[in-house]
Amino acid sequence: MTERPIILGIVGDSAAGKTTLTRGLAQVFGKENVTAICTDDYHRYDRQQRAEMGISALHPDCNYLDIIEQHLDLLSQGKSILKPIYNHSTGKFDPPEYIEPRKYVIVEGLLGYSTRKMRESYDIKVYLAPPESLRSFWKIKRDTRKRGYTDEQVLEQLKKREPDSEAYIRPQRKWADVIVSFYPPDKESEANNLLLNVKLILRPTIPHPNLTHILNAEGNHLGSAIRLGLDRDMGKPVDILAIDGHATEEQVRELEKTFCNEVPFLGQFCSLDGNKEIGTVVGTTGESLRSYPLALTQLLVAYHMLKDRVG
Ligand SMILES: Nc1ncnc2c1ncn2[C@@H]1O[C@H](COP(=O)(O)OP(=O)(O)OP(=O)(O)O)[C@@H](O)[C@H]1O
Ligand SMILES: O=C(CO)[C@H](O)[C@H](O)COP(=O)(O)O
Repeated sequence: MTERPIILGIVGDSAAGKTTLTRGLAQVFGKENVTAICTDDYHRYDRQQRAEMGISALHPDCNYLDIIEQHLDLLSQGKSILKPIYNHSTGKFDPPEYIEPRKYVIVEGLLGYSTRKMRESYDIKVYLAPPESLRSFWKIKRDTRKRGYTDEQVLEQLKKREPDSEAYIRPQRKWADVIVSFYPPDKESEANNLLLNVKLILRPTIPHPNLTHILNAEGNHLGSAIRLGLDRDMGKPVDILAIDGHATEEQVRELEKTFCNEVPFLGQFCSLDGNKEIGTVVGTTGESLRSYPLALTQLLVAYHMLKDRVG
């Protein structure tokens, strides 16, 4: 490709929702426009070796960080890479694959912001930070259904990895432009994706949409389900945009308008009207339902990717 791709980073602990957000964005932009890479493929050791060495996949020494840096650099110049593949079913490595960067490159994984060189390659950096209880719930559900583990094995893994999560994963939060925290309004609704609220922490490291009118609730329909506030995160000032799972369609449309006013063709990709799939999650009986907090999270990240492209 001739045009430099836009590179989005998504970092967070295991089962924090990186792949879910990546898939949602690929759906928004069209799979033909997106190259998605998971840095699990850059593990240095296979599952058996890790067990023998007593090292977790979260440890920097257990990953080829230098090769991730090189590949990010090549992709950001529009050049192809030969990417390793870690197979989560076998715990071993498959033959590498040839990857050409498309318009939008999404790089998601555990340690994507752990070196300066990596951080410099992204146009936008997102960090996913669900509460630990929700992450454990998601990890147990995902690893038992899709990766062949038992509940006990997943809980044991979570416990063993906690020191590495604390030392190497969570500190990366400080490098993000946007921190995304889905959370249940109460303990009982943890399992109900549709009821999840979201807190979007916006750092002043990139220009965010102008949301100041939300601060003044008069004259808009956003009510209390969508709120903007000022706070501190890791000691630094941030804006916080909070969206509740029970926000109404009218309130969501009002916020969408704010985003789309600044990036006019955003609407065709990811407004409630322009994209029927946005914010879609699968309900308990397999039906497709829409989560407004997820839809608006996808819209905000897409806003930054498209704004970068035109601006
Ligand atoms: N926004 C969300 N709303 C509802 N459920 C979610 C959301 N994000 C993640 N999940 C649930 O959590 C599970 C794990 O998410 P996902 O696979 O996206 O995590 P991950 O960060 O990519 O994990 P890993 O790094 O271990 O591969 C999903 O299978 C899904 O059930
Ligand atoms: O935290 C993880 C990221 O998805 C995985 O557990 C990591 O990739 C190690 O894989 P496995 O569970 O196959 O040993």
